[in-house]
Amino acid sequence: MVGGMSFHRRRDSFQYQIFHVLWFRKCEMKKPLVPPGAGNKEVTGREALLKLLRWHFGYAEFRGKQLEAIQTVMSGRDCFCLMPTGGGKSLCYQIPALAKTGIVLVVSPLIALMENQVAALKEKGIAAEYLSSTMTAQAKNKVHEDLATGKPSLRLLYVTPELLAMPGFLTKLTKISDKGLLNLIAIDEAHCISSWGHDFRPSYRKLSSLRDRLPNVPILALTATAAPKVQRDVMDSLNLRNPLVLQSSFNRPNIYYEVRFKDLLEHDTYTDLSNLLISYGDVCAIVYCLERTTCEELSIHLSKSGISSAAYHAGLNSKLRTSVLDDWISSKIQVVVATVAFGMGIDRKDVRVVCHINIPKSMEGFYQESGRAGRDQLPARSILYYGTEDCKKMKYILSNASSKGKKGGSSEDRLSEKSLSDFKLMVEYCEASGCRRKLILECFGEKVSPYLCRKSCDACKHPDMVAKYLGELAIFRGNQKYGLFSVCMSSSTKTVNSYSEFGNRDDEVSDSEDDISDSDDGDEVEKCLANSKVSSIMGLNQKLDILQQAEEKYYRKQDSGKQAGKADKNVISEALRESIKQRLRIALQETQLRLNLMLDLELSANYLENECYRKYGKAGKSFYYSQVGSTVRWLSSTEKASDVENRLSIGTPVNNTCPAESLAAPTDHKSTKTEFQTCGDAASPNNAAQKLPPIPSFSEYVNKKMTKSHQPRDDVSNCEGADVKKKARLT
Ligand SMILES: Nc1ncnc2c1ncn2[C@@H]1O[C@H](COP(=O)(O)OP(=O)(O)OP(=O)(O)O)[C@@H](O)[C@H]1O
Ligand SMILES: [Mg+2]
Repeated sequence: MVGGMSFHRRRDSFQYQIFHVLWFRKCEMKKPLVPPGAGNKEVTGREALLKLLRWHFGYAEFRGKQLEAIQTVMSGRDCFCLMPTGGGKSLCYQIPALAKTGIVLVVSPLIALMENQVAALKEKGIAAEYLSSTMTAQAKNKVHEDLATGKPSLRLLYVTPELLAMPGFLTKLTKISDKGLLNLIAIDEAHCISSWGHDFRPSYRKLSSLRDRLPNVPILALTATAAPKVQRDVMDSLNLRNPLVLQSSFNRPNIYYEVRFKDLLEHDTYTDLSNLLISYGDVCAIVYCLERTTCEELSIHLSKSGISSAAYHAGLNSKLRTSVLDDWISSKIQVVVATVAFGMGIDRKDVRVVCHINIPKSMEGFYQESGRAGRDQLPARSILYYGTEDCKKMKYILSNASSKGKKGGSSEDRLSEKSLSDFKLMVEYCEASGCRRKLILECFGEKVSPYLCRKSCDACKHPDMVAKYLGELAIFRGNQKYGLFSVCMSSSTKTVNSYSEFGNRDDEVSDSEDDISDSDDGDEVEKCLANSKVSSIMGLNQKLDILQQAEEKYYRKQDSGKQAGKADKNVISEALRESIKQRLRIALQETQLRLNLMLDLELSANYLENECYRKYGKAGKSFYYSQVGSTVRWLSSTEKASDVENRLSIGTPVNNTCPAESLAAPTDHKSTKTEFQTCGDAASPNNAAQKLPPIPSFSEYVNKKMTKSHQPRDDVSNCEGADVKKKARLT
């Protein structure tokens, strides 16, 4: 699966970079706003604009449709600019700000994004400012005073959508506009206005009044979200007048796309990732996780493996988040392990790897996040770790967030349908054997030539290997007859009690109020609960209700005997155990062939899984995973058939503990064997006639304990009873 991509810069690119540096130094030394000969009057011709580009930004040429966009808005016409992530949309409004006396207003959804851009512009000596709730009153006043003059010295002013909607502020803008000094309104990340988009922000809706209030100012909408429905929504909502729609291909040719199947990895996912990152050397990377706890855990794991990393999520205070961001931007740390809170506006050019540890919920989200790789146009890589459990979990989250609504009416059905069909595309991306690049682009309505990819995704570069993995995945799931997607999607509701976070992915955005512009919290939470047109129809309380009920259900099932309100995210679910058994079965099968053994695969896998579970079940998922990983490694490397046979045969019983009881009290490896023998003498996998004793899930255990707490204790009969239950399940 590894695509042998080199991250070394090409020679010509290196020279190009030096050229940039020299240009930049030159600009830094002089710093006048206008290049020689340009004067301070309006410049619209190609040559003059090019001069500005070179003078201020040090770039040799305009990229893609930048020049067209710039000239369009400078002529007073609206423009809708659809460019890929990292395509250079910012320059489409930054150059006009330099080319004409007056001001360009930029609406941006995130404070981090504004800060970032304003700092970069100031560094270049360009008069740019932003207004946000995080600024001191003094700093805000300074900007307001400048605006109140009616002839601002600023060239670019970044604001939040909420501020723009305030009547006082609009009045100031109208004054400036009346003097012909408001040249352009740029709506960055314009897809946020669409409730069909993956980043819907209700506050963006307020921008629809701009056209009425400032009818003579051209509007430039910019986004990397290509879904046609979103595009139409953006144009309608902003009342764009005969806009020139500039759509570049969304292809990111420098990104190599790869999917790694968690269920089939030789090691556990964390180890696989750390090995991968180590193999790339000291590269800059972002790892996206669904849950905050995963961020923390994984970051610790990476650090222990010698990779400098830090977690970033909305649960951290803003100071910590800023320091992580700063450390990463300044290369003090190599990897940020983040939730989607680490999102829009992160503009580090040399991100070489973007990894998703869990499947994202939509192609739009995936495209945006993976698109943070290789913004310098040099080779980069997107790696998505795909696992059956993750898939079921996401399906659960998406269906559950709207399940209550379904009873309520058709709009909620649409919500469910939309998020599930969005997610289905993501599952297809992971499970299809065809070109991944093609699939991404087709999702965005692009027609793709069969020669486009040029082996820059794993499916095109290693088709046989991908086909083999998909075959193994089908075996792993014990289902070759039906489509993989249907397996994954149909069984999701059965695994409810193994899920610990509901819609946390969205929640990340809502919680990070410091990241979000001065939006009212209620609005943003609403956005977070459902990204759909219907989301704005449903009341916030209703949605909170739905999530709360889902959560309660989870707690009830998962942890009915423990204190309410706290889920143990470490609990190893039955579903997980089943999937691990499958994984061990595959490993055993290979060992069997390699060493010419005769094994009962089913029982042997059950035995080994039990070994792992007994040892580390109580310690939690990570330990359990690592124990499974080391067992798989041992199976694949052991050279003697007798070693395997020895490990799979059983010792002598020494006590009468029931397996269920072992969950309540820690056991060691020795006592594990004992328990097998005690409960029906079924431990030996080589004895095909014997069945393993059941290991109930934690909730089963707790429930059983509660109902039987008044009965006389009879370990052996309990075990037998459970064994019968298991047999019944097996038949
Ligand atoms: N003409 C150009 N030549 C070289 N580099 C450029 C050019 N235009 C922009 N860039 C650089 O490309 C990078 C990405 O630009 P920018 O941040 O504007 O992308 P974007 O389209 O806004 O992406 P996103 O959708 O992720 O916000 C920036 O570092 C920018 O300086
Ligand atoms: Mg941008």
